Amino acid sequence: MAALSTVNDPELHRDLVSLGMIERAEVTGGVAQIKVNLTTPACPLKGQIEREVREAALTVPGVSEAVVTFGATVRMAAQPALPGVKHVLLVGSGKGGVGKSSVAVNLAASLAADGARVGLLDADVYGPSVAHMLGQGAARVTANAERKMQPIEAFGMKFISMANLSPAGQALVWRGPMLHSAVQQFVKDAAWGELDYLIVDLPPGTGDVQLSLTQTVQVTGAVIVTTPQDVALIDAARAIDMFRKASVPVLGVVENMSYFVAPDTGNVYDLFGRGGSRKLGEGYPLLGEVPIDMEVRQDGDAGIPAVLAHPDTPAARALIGVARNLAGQVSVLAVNKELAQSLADLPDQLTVV
Ligand SMILES: Nc1ncnc2c1ncn2[C@@H]1O[C@H](COP(=O)(O)OP(=O)(O)OP(=O)(O)O)[C@@H](O)[C@H]1O
Repeated sequence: MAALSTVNDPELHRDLVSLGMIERAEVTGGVAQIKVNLTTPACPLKGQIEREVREAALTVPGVSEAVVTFGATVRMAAQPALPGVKHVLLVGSGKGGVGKSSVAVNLAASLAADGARVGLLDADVYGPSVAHMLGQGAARVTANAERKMQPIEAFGMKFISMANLSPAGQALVWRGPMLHSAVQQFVKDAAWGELDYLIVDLPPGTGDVQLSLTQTVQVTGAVIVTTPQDVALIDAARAIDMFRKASVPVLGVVENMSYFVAPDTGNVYDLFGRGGSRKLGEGYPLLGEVPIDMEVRQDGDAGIPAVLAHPDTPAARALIGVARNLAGQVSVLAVNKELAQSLADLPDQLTVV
């Protein structure tokens, strides 16, 4: 344990032992067996942690081999966002059509594929596309024995979309108060069960649904999806300002349609001016740059998330990176809150010392 306490979590900047991440460390016949309990199964730095733990174990006299295995328990601040739900994460954009739903669907699918318990709520009530992107446009939400909405299951996640409640092709014509109660029901009257992350695909812009959600649940944070051109960035900045006013931390920015690699020549074209999202300022980590890729669109239309259908394409790899970076940001936030809480709980005389 002393050797392992020299290894820091690269994102949390504290050692694995004091973070409570070493679940087991045993040495038998020169072989060290170490089980690391990560703060998220989608840990972006798992490889680095594995390497450093192995190197540290091999410094212990008598240890000639080290076997590192992993588990994961998603950390959360003192209170769960909802009963059973550790984190509610909002995916928003200022402008429409920037690929927010595609990012939300692939984020959720990637986190689920990494082993997290994931729910996806399509709160884009005016243009619900999540059900279609998951190949479940015809499925219907039913009520369970407790008369709660039973989410639909697909690709290892649970989801609810307005498209699975209203007849296909019909427009929703709702005023603010109706939207508010619908959003409340989706969040609170659905049988989400135990979830690590509930991802919410918001409508574009800064309207009633966004406001309702931030007032209804303790949101962990928001992700802003934008394309790199100025017209999208101006609206993204507005969305960031809205979250700031609602005291929702912005966990990062996803630059979608960042560039295009021509499949025939391999030439890279920055169609909308790659890197533009840096103009949104420091303090909003860039979670990833996702290229324009026909497979993202085709897979979306075919109802299979690109991260599952074509995980080796540049766009899918970028989306998987976005999901893991986001999970990392959530862990940092949760562990820092835990730390702040434990300091606040110290008796007065100890804090004075
Ligand atoms: N990286 C990408 N490469 C290629 N096509 C993409 C990419 N991202 C999104 N698309 C496509 O662009 C279209 C719009 O995407 P999507 O519906 O996800 O956007 P949105 O921002 O959620 O839109 P809305 O404002 O209507 O909610 C879809 O057809 C989708 O498949």
